[in-house]
Amino acid sequence: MHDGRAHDIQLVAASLERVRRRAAHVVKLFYAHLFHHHPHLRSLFPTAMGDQYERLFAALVQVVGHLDHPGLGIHLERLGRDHRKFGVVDADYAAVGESLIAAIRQHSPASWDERTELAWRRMYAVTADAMMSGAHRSEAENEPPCWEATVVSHRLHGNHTAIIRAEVRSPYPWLPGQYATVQHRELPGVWRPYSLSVISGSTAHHQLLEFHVGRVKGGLLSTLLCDHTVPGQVLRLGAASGAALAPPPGTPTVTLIAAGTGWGPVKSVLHELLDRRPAPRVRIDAVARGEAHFYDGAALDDLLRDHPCLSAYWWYQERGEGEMRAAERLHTHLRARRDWPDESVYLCGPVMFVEETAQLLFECGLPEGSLIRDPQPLSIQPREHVSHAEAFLDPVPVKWIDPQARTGPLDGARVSPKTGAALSPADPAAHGAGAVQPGPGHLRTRSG
Ligand SMILES: NC(=O)C1=CN([C@@H]2O[C@H](COP(=O)(O)OP(=O)(O)OC[C@H]3O[C@@H](n4cnc5c(N)ncnc54)[C@H](O)[C@@H]3O)[C@@H](O)[C@H]2O)C=CC1
Repeated sequence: MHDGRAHDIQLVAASLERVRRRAAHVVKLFYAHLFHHHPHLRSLFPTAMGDQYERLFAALVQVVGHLDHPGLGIHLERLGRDHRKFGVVDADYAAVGESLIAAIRQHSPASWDERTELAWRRMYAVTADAMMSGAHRSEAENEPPCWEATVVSHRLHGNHTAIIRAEVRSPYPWLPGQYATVQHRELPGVWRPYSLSVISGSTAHHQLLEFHVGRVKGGLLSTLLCDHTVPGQVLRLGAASGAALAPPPGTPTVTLIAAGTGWGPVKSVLHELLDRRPAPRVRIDAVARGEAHFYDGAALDDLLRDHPCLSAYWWYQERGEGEMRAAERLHTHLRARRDWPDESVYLCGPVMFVEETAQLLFECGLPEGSLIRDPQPLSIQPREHVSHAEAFLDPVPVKWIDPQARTGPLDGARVSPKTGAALSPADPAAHGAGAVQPGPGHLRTRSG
């Protein structure tokens, strides 16, 4: 890499690290500066800024952390293409750059100097150029800024998860495993990512897409999608994104692990795998908070009935058991598997679940290249507070599951996913070979 550029990257990264602890204040100043100097840009953002602050800083940390990454250019071009949905035009990039640099400068009184400012300006220019060129290319290809999807059905399962089917009448390019950002007319400026699932009956010019929306306490869009969305309403979709795609053709054995609404992308990957000739052997491990939380069980039942190459295990916690019990059961089972010959594992679900399960799989001998998952989102939250005052001013949000508070993992005893009985090392089911046969009474496997 060019020396000057490497030096710029170092200066920018060090400068960002210095303000990281005050990230919330930097971002607030950024928006105040931007809206003061360019009031017309306010309408591009949500009315309630809420977690917009965190999202912006997380995106910034992500880009700065990858300034020397060879894939950054492509990522930025995609980001620029996606930003067309907000109505962003070229002139807005310069405005954002000025406000960003002003906010960081203001929060770095002791360390800011001319070299740092120039480094930020050069790095920002490179970033903005890449994003603009992505937007220009998408315009040149006559791609719309966003797509309209008309809701054709809405089913709320157990008051916690909605399955929404929507029809797109123009070509919408996407691949199984990818997600789209979704916007509802009643919440302008609020876009949230939801994985894309497939349903049959789609053609290149007329697609039926499915979204699995878990209710999030206090969630803006998820509440609207769960409670106030009816057939005929129009959703907007951003361009499809995401690199967690189905395993490459020719993979003989695939394990798909889905926790909660992680089932959404897994379902579309599963459909793609089952369409292959020959289809690989596929095993599904579905994890949920309780038996009643398998919100799309009927669809999986149908697939099991039609595809002998498919087996499935359901892991869930019983009423009154700890919130981690289902994951622990799955982990106990995975720990008992010894080899992963030519196998790919596709993993999807809550961030901590994905993180812990990935670690466990690697410890169990799965090669890193055999695991497919989305990257973990970054957080604005500092790792720890330096003072009580800082903790008071900038509290860490409460998570419904506190990973620190979880009960310890099972003691390594092997448990049959079918019967809950301890397995001997020789038992094939201990190695995941205990395929569940479709049929009433057998399908919904008890996990412990
Ligand atoms: N591409 C991806 O990685 C995708 C991720 N998701 C994410 O999956 C999540 C699904 O949420 P819900 O349906 O509400 O699932 P959930 O919160 O009900 O969790 C499902 C299961 O995962 C396990 N689990 C949850 N948190 C855990 C933790 N901290 N450590 C270990 N195990 C844990 C529990 O056993 C639970 O039964 C959302 O956060 C969503 O953003 C959803 C779709 C795609």
